[in-house]
Amino acid sequence: MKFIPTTLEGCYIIEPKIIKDERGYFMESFNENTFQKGVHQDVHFVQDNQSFSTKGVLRGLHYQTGIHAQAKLVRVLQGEVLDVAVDIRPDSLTFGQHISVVLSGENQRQFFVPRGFAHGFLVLSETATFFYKCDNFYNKDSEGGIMYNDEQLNIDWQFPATELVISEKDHLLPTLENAKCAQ
Ligand SMILES: Cc1cn([C@H]2C[C@H](O)[C@@H](COP(=O)(O)OP(=O)(O)O[C@H]3O[C@@H](C)C(=O)[C@@H](O)[C@H]3O)O2)c(=O)[nH]c1=O
Repeated sequence: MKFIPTTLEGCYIIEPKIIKDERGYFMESFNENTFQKGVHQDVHFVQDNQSFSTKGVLRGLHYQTGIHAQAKLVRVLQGEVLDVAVDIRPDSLTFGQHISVVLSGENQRQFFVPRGFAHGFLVLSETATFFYKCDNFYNKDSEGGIMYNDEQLNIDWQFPATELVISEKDHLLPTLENAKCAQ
């Protein structure tokens, strides 16, 4: 398993070791020992989530606040997405900066998004099944978010804005400036 550091401290792109033979392939999709050594953090996952979406669906940008903050290890089981993490750690030198990475069932890449980041993704393929591990439980009352097209973030979603499918809840998200994390 290869852990590739990114420009945002604590965020890693992970490439699992795929062992192929005449039957197909085998890989360790998660191994706590390897993972903790790879990201240099003591992370314990407690919840797995899975969602299915069609082309143009954009979920995000989401985070949970305070003691309910979540680190996420995300990947795509089928299809292709553009996955985005935004640094919202108030004291971070890279506050407001983001990373985009294409994750697909084909490239088998994973993305580790630590606590203190907002996270979202956009489906580039006809459909996509998205899977992620979280190191803290879902807590509805601590949900926070930032509008995907916030000018300050300036994220290139690489998709026509008119074809995006976004939940009612996500349409009401604040700008980074007005988000809870920036206060
Ligand atoms: C996230 C979540 C949602 N739910 C419920 C609430 C709601 O009824 C339904 C759908 O919730 P949402 O619209 O928030 O789902 P979704 O927009 O897919 O939310 C997710 O987006 C991505 C980008 C993330 O990073 C995740 O952490 C999560 O926030 O599922 C849970 O029961 N447990 C959970 O952990």
